[in-house]
Amino acid sequence: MRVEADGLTVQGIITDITLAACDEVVGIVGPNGSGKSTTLRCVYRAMKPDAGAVLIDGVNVHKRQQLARDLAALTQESQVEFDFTVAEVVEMGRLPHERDSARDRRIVGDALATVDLSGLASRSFLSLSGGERQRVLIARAIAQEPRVLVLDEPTNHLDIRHQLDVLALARGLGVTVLTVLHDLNLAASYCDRLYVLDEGRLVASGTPEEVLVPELIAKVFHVTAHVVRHPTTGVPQLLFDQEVTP
Ligand SMILES: Nc1ncnc2c1ncn2[C@@H]1O[C@H](COP(=O)(O)OP(=O)(O)OP(=O)(O)O)[C@@H](O)[C@H]1O
Repeated sequence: MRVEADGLTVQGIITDITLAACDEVVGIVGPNGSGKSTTLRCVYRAMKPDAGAVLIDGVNVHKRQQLARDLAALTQESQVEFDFTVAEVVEMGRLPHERDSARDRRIVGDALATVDLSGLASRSFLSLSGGERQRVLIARAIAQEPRVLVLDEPTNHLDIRHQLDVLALARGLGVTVLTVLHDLNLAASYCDRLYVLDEGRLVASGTPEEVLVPELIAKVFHVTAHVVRHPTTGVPQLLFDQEVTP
């Protein structure tokens, strides 16, 4: 499923952001406050841009009836306020679909197994650790069986193994994934293409190899980076110097 943002502008926050993703993993990277979450909010319809539009398979998201079923979002605001069990939270992912108890139960069970939390199905969500909560919310998004998955810093709170698991899982779904990531090395390892935002504007896009070069890292993040190859996968990885570039 194709997602396109065409000239998104939110007054004073983002200006003329154009990007596209289709059945691939696309990362949005950039410094704090550069407009990444705002861009995603426009995509998952939490915010209406002042100019520009988001199209899903060519249809404006604000006119698309099926969006609740087709698009799942794990956002900075994804919270569960009430004391549901873990299984109940994941089951919420099934709400946009026609209900089928046996099938829904199987999908919820599978989603929990995928994030390595089968043992916690009947625990109270609010009693979980930050990383466990994050994995439950990822399971809820998977249980929705979306065609577009929007993730805002999905590795937040996760230990390194679960960071790798979650991104491999997102890739393995074979759907369109649009994800904000802070860790540039994870972005290089798991994204097919990257868009770089700085001060609300798109400043670069391309494959990780094209984008993650020392000149751009210095200009956008104000740090000195060295590019090395991962010894087994060959993907570019960055090593950083401690001193900050002016
Ligand atoms: N509703 C709003 N009203 C006013 N300013 C806002 C609003 N939402 C975001 N901003 C500001 O817009 C800028 C971009 O915010 P955004 O959350 O999109 O950045 P981000 O790149 O996701 O940042 P981070 O990496 O810190 O999560 C920030 O300076 C933020 O304070």
